[in-house]
Amino acid sequence: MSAPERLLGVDAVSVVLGGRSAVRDASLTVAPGELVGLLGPNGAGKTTLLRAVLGLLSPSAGSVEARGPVGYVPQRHEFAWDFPIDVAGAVLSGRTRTIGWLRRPRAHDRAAADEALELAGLTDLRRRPIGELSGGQRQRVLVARALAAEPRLLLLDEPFTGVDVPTQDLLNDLFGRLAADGRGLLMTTHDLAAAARTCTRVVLLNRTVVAEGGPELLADAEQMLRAFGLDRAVAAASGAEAAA
Ligand SMILES: Nc1ncnc2c1ncn2[C@@H]1O[C@H](COP(=O)(O)OP(=O)(O)OP(=O)(O)O)[C@@H](O)[C@H]1O
Repeated sequence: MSAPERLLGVDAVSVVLGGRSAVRDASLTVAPGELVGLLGPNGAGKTTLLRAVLGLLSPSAGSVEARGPVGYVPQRHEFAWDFPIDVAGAVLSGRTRTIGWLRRPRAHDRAAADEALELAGLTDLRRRPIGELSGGQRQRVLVARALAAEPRLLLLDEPFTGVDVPTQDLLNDLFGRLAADGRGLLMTTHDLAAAARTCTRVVLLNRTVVAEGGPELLADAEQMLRAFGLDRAVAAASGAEAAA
């Protein structure tokens, strides 16, 4: 029997930053149709692991195997929102790697960007300068920009942070449809309730992988304690028990 197809394999990866171990011996996989939540406390190494998958950081040990194209949705504050460009231009810039820096976009590039705008509910805002957008609209621009590259694997860093409920619902619905379409998604989040609603599987990270399983894992107080180092009351307040 052949091994099941997978879009991402992270195998025993360690990353050292500034002489300190940021990620240690972490392994995870993402298969087509999966939306995997990567959860852990501040400083657990979630962003570091995404950056290692993207090849922006070199692991000191272990290996990463990703099937492209790989899309990346950074945290909102990492994007230059004062850049003088409109929504359509920002989304089309997600195809820069495909188009090449000095070439003009072709019909297929524009069609892919238009479809991404539509998926993210941004068609009506396409001529709006990005500096004038709300937080939720900016988040949708980042998702559309990544989708413009037609990724098979989509990495999302904190897509639910600071967005309102309608935007959360839109993103939830969109991520579900992308997974149903056979793409793989790996998403970091602090929002345990959103992860329990959205993810097909969750990985709890605290420098290394502490636990992994179905979203019901988030209701397991002992596992959450191990992963987050929280007491039961704090875990409940942060939504772990609401996610049950
Ligand atoms: N450029 C860097 N140089 C040195 N240490 C770094 C660097 N970037 C991150 N770190 C450290 O690596 C560890 C992991 O950071 P990382 O940002 O990956 O955590 P995280 O789980 O994404 O946290 P958060 O939930 O706060 O976003 C932290 O201790 C952080 O201080």
